[in-house]
Amino acid sequence: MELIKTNANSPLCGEITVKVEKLKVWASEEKSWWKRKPSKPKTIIINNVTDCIKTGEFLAIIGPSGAGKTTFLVSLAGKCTLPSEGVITVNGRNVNDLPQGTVEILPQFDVFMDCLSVMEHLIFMTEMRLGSLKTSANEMILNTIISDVKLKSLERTFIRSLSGGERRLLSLASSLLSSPQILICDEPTSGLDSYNASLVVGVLKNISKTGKIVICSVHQPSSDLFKEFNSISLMSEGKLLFHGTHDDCRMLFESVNLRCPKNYNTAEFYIKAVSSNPTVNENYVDRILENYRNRLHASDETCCETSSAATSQFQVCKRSWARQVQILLWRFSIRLRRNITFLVMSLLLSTVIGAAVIGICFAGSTGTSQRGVQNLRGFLWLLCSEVSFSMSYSALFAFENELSLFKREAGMYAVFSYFIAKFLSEIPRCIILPIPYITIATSTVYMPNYTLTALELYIALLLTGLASTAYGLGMGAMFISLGLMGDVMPCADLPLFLMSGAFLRISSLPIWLYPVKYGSHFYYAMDALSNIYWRQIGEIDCPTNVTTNCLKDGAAVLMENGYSSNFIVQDSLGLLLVATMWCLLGYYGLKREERKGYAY
Ligand SMILES: Nc1ncnc2c1ncn2[C@@H]1O[C@H](COP(=O)(O)OP(=O)(O)OP(=O)(O)O)[C@@H](O)[C@H]1O
Repeated sequence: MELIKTNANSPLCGEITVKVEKLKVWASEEKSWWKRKPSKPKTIIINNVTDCIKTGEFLAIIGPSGAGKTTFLVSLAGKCTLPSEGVITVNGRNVNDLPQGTVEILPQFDVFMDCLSVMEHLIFMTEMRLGSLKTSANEMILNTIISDVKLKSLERTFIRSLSGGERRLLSLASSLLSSPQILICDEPTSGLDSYNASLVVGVLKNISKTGKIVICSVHQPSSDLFKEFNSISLMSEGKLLFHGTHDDCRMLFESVNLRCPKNYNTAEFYIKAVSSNPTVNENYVDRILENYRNRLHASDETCCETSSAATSQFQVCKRSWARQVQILLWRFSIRLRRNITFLVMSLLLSTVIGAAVIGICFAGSTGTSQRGVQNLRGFLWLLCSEVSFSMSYSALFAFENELSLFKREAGMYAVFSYFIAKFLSEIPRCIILPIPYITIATSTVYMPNYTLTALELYIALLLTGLASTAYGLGMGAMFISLGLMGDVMPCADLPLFLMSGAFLRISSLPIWLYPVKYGSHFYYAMDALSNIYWRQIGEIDCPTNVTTNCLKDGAAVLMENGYSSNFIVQDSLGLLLVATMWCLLGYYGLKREERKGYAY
C-alpha cells in the first residue's frame, strides 16, 4: 500500500536548528591478526566539535585537505559508520532517528545507472520516494524540481552524456524530491567550470532561501562564489575553528594579526593560514580556536532549539515490496533494452556456437549401442554444464557492478525487493539460453520421441538455469565485500559438480557427503536429464565379441551411475529448493552489505 504522510507533528516544523555537541569521530586502530603492534594507530578525525546551525544558513565549510570536512558532513547527515561520541540533534531529535529524507546528502561523487535518461532516472526516484507519478501532486513536485534545477532541456539526455555540472544538478534534483529540511553537499562545485559552479551554487542558494539549511563543503572556491554563502565554517585537523559570518571571520583572523591582502582569494587565505604546514604557521590553529571560543563565551549566544508545530513540507512514502520490485524491474528493463544488441550478440556467440560444436562432435551418437552410452553420458553432462556454468558466472558479478548504486540507494527500497527484482531480471536469460542447446545440439543425436524428450530436456535445463542463477547471485552477494567471488566460486563448484554423477558414482558416495549432494544443482540437473533420456532406452545392443559387462537398457545405465529412477518431479523440486537456498544466502549477503552503511 502506498502511504504519503504529511508529517504534521514533526519537530522540524518552522525554524530548524542543528545542534552538534562534543562530536568526536575516529578511525579505530588497524591491526593484523599476526602482528602484535597495530599497523595504523587510532586516528581522531573529528575532534570535539560543538556547533549550532540555523534555518536559512547557506553554510560553506572550508579547510585544508584531510581537515575532516567530509566526515563532519556525513555525521551531520547521520550516515557516519565510523566510531563516534557526542550528539547531533535537529530540533532536539537525534539525527539518526529522523524520518528518511529529512536530511539529504549529496556525496562528492555521483553514482547513477548511466544508461537511463535524466527523465527516466527522475521517474524512478519519484516513484520510489514519493509514490505514483499518476497522482497530480507528485507530477507537479517533479516538474517544479526539474524547472528549479534547470534540467528541463536535458530531460531526454542519457545520464552518460551529461557534463559534470549537469550530473550534480541531477543528483540535487533527486535529493530535493523528499523536500529535505537540511541539504548537505560535499564539494558540489569540485571539477566544475566557473559557469557550472555558479549555476549549482545559485540553485543551492535559492533552496536555502526557502527556509532550509544548506551546508556545503567547498574546495578552493573563487572569491565570487565564496561570497554567495551567508555563513562559513573553518575546519582544520578535525577541529571547528570558526562558524559565523564573513565579517566575523575576518575580525577573528585580524585578532591574531592575519589580514587577507587586497585582491587575494579570502577562502584560500583562511585555508592557507590554518593548514598544518609548520613553516607557514605553527600556532594559528590553536590561537584562532582560543579566540573563537572566547568570543562565543563573551557573546553568550545559545543554541536554542525550537519545536515549532507549524506544518512541515516533509513527505514520507512507503512503497509496498511488490511495487518496489516492479519499479526496480522497470529500471532493469530499460538497461536491457539499451544493451539489447550486445546481449543478443553475446548470447548468440556463447550458445549457438557452443551448441553447434556439441552437435557436430556428437553427431550420430545413440544410447542404444554400448559405444554410444559413453557418448550420451558426456552429451548430457555438456548440456547441463554449459547451461549451469553460463548462468551462474553471468549472475556472479551482477551485484558487484551495481554495488555503489545499491549502497547509495540503501533504505530507498528493501534489500529483499532488490534481490527478487535482480533474480527476476535474469529469468529471460534462463528461458532463452537452453533453446540453442535443445534445437541445435540434440538434433544430431538419437532421441526417442524426439519432440517430447526435447521439451522435457528443455524444462529440466530451464530449472537448472534458475538454480544456477540463484547460485551465482548468492555467491556474488556473499563474497562481494571481499571481491573474491571469481576465486571462491570455482572452489565451491568443484564439490558441487562432482555430485553430478558424471565423474563419481553417486551410489558410492559416503553418507557424510549427502548434504553436499542434496545441495548440488548439478546432481538434480544430471539426475533429471539422465532419467529423461535413459528411461526411454528399452534395449542396448550388446555385441557378442565384447569382453566387458554389457549394459542391457537405460535403467541399467541409470543404476550404474547411481541415479534414482523416475525421480524427475523430485529433481525439479530439488532444483527449486536449491534456488531458494541460494536466494536466501544471497539476500543475507546483501543485507550485510547494506548494514555496512552508506557509500560516500
Ligand atoms: N573510514 C576511514 N578510515 C580511516 N581514516 C579515515 C576514514 N575516513 C576518513 N579518514 C581520514 O580522516 C581524515 C579526514 O578525512 P575527510 O575525508 O573527512 O577530510 P576532508 O576535509 O573532507 O578532505 P578533502 O578535502 O581532501 O576531501 C583523512 O586523513 C582521512 O584519511
